[in-house]
Amino acid sequence: MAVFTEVSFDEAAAFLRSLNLGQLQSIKGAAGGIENTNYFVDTDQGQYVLTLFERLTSEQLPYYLHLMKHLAGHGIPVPNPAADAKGNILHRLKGKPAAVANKLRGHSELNPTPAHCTSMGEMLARMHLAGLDYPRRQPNLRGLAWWNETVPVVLPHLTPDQRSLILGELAYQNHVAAMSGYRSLPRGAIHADLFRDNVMFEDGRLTGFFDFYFAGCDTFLFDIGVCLNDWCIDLDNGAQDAARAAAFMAAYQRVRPLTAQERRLLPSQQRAGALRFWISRLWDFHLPREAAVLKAHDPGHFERVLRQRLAHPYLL
Ligand SMILES: Nc1ncnc2c1ncn2[C@@H]1O[C@H](COP(=O)(O)OP(=O)(O)O)[C@@H](O)[C@H]1O
Ligand SMILES: N[C@@H](CCOP(=O)(O)O)C(=O)O
Repeated sequence: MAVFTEVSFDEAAAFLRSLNLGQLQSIKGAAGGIENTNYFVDTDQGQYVLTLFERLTSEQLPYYLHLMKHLAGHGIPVPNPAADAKGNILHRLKGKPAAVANKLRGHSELNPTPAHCTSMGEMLARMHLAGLDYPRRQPNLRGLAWWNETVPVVLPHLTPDQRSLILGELAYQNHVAAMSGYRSLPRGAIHADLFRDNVMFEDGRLTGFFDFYFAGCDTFLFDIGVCLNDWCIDLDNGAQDAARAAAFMAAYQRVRPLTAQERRLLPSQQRAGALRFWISRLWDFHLPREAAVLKAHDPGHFERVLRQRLAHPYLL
């Protein structure tokens, strides 16, 4: 995460005391991530992550925070937001919406093997099923409507070849979204950003995942496409790794088998996942925000992933 909003030791200490989380011992800005301000805070009671939300509003945030609470309550290893004395899990700090959740153990696995992908596939399917009775609804705010709105904004920064690729893919995704087969796909709460850097492993075992702030109601297949595009590719060129993809899909389907329609539309949703992150990376890269610590992601990576998905569709 980046640090967009600076929080002092004393401000954090008072905030944590108000949540009954103990006496602050140390605070450190987190360098990963690009959306919110995150601090690792250790108290005499435990280790936590303090998040100040930079773009999301107090209207949008309850969906994410209650989803985390819901999943944690269903045995899915995700951070559980801390409540104040009145039971509220969305707070305010430095004029921004804020939350505190337990810090997960372990580290991100940046060179996943088929075994890591097996754990991921199983966990994603378990999360999809556990979310089925989550009562709140909020669309995927980085879905088709946002792509349609944002592509014209980034278009002036692209070469003619890139423009033609992005416009062609956007037209295709609008076409798919209008198909009756697409509209009948199984859907529910999805994570929508479950990349390698949002999952923790310890001694080869998946210990949890976080960063639910792109979650929303959408097709489970889109979530699968996003994961395949990150966990099961060669990061140098975007090519899919057959062994990792097979391990991921087999594990997912042991928990929730895909419908025939999902199998047919999987290539389209891998393309959708590549398009979504190409657009957001272009947007972040060409229209950056001020931040004390911020590492921009390379948009070219998802252009390569999209080209690979077009050239070599994955057929189950
Ligand atoms: N609950 C958590 N447990 C452990 N580490 C966390 C947790 N939440 C965030 N982090 C760490 O903070 C970094 C940034 O968090 P992230 O949610 O990815 O930020 P952003 O909202 O900007 O995407 C992560 O890369 C991870 O190292
Ligand atoms: N995963 C996305 C960007 C979102 O950043 P995150 O740190 O919140 O995962 C990407 O790689 O473009």
